[in-house]
Amino acid sequence: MDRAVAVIGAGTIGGAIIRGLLRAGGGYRVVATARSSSTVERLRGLGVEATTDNVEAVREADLVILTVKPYVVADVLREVAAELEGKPLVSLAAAVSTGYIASRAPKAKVIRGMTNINVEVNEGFTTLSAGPNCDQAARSAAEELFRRLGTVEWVDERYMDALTALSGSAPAFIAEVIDALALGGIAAGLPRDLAYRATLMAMMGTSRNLLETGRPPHQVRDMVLTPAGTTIRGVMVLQGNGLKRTLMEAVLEATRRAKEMRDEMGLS
Ligand SMILES: NC(=O)C1=CN([C@@H]2O[C@H](COP(=O)(O)OP(=O)(O)OC[C@H]3O[C@@H](n4cnc5c(N)ncnc54)[C@H](O)[C@@H]3O)[C@@H](O)[C@H]2O)C=CC1
Ligand SMILES: O=C(O)[C@@H]1CCC=N1
Repeated sequence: MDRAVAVIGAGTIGGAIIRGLLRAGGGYRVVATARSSSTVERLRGLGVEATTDNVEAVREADLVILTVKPYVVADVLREVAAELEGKPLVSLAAAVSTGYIASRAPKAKVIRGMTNINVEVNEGFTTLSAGPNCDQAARSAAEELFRRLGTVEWVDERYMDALTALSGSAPAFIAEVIDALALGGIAAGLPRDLAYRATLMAMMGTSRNLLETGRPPHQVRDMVLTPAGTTIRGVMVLQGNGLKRTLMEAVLEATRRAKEMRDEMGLS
């Protein structure tokens, strides 16, 4: 029988998870919730059950995924805590710790996760941290679901804020880099579509190359650099304008923001 999964607050990331599960085909009966009836209708359009009733959705579920904004987590947990008894609860909310969730839903088997938008094409990178009251069955249930959506790793929770930046936010950073490279191609006279295609294929091919060969990035860079050639001229501009420092600071700043959000929500 299909496992029933409730996606509570199915907006951008919850919707992407649902689309990824549907693409992966079978195995799950999805019940999604949203606050507005227009979003509920949109979710039904995907072919899943949808409702504004969080309590009912959790009651029917074997596994619950929480995808509301961080500042909504407390309200939702207050509403559904009693129905979570004995159930795996995976919270994907940035900055919210397993300790906090377990204090608000003490009967749930709490897991904190971070994933990214690429779950919608089954290429997500999901990291999971188990809370103190989480057993092996709950871990396996969560891992099995997210494996359908890409790669899964269990990590120490102290890495979660940095992974929120480097997994959750990274598609936005990378999309900006892709956009900039393609615009450079357009500036050099390429037709727009060709510029984006060339950039995307170079991005994907380089990732696959690094993953498959296990080479460090600087080694690939050196393989491409011809003395007095074209690439070194481009690299010179990147270095001169602080590309690496800029990207490093972006990751650090996004990581710092998670702590700031906890302070704002009074969760520190
Ligand atoms: N967008 C992304 O790429 C990622 C987001 N996240 C985390 O996922 C969470 C959601 O982010 P998004 O999907 O971007 O936000 P979103 O705003 O698109 O989705 C949240 C959904 O929750 C619904 N909602 C609000 N209050 C509710 C309630 N009381 N009961 C049920 N549903 C309710 C909203 O109607 C909305 O559809 C955040 O905590 C964020 O940190 C994590 C990884 C990636
Ligand atoms: O921007 C955010 O706060 C969320 C968390 C990771 C991706 N989106």
